[in-house]
Amino acid sequence: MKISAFSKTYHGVTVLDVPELELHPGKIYSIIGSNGSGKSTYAKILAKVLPADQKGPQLDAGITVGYIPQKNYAFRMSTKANILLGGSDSAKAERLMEVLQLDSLASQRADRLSGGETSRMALARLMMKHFDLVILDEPTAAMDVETTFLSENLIWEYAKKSGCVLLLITHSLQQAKRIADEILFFHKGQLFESGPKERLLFAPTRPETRQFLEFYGI
Ligand SMILES: Nc1ncnc2c1ncn2[C@@H]1O[C@H](COP(=O)(O)OP(=O)(O)OP(=O)(O)O)[C@@H](O)[C@H]1O
Repeated sequence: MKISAFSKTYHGVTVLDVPELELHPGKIYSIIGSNGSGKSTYAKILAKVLPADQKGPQLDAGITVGYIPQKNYAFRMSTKANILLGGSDSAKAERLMEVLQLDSLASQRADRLSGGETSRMALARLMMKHFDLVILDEPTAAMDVETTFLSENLIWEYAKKSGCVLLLITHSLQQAKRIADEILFFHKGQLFESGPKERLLFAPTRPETRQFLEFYGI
């Protein structure tokens, strides 16, 4: 899958300028980088909730895109009803709720869920359907350790079974190490370095990547 190059400028300051990417179905790409490096801007533009400087970005024709923003949302209805907004298969919704330990919360109002529960609900809602490109912006940031692991397993399984391209923005290098295939390092709005996770995490070529990894303690 090809994603064309694009940029984003605010008041004359370019906060993002990323080249064309060629991404492979069934692979998980972790986007890592410091605060303000452009990760969420990249995700929002791909998900079409923010316009780029130029027309586009261009994706292959017919590509479907699923997106969970950093600040996810719950509608004022039950948890199960929220999940069923993603697709009508009730048995599938129940299976996802069970896996994500949401079954006891099925009839609770979703706008009253905790932060981590809301994140799990948003993940289940997205996974009701197949998308060719899935973008998850820090999906486990609000979760505890146990539900983070459950969610990571599910994310991995979704990507591998559905054959989607999955972009996972994360501040956890350990998470990238556990489930990513490839890592994209963003720095000051640019894609500084990318590659298979072992190479990028343990043999980075650019000093900025090395510095970032040392700071985050890989
Ligand atoms: N509406 C806006 N106006 C001006 N600058 C903005 C606007 N939205 C974002 N920016 C700037 O764009 C840059 C990239 O922001 P972005 O949210 O993409 O970073 P990020 O890598 O996702 O950071 P974080 O790790 O904190 O989530 C930041 O410097 C931010 O201040």
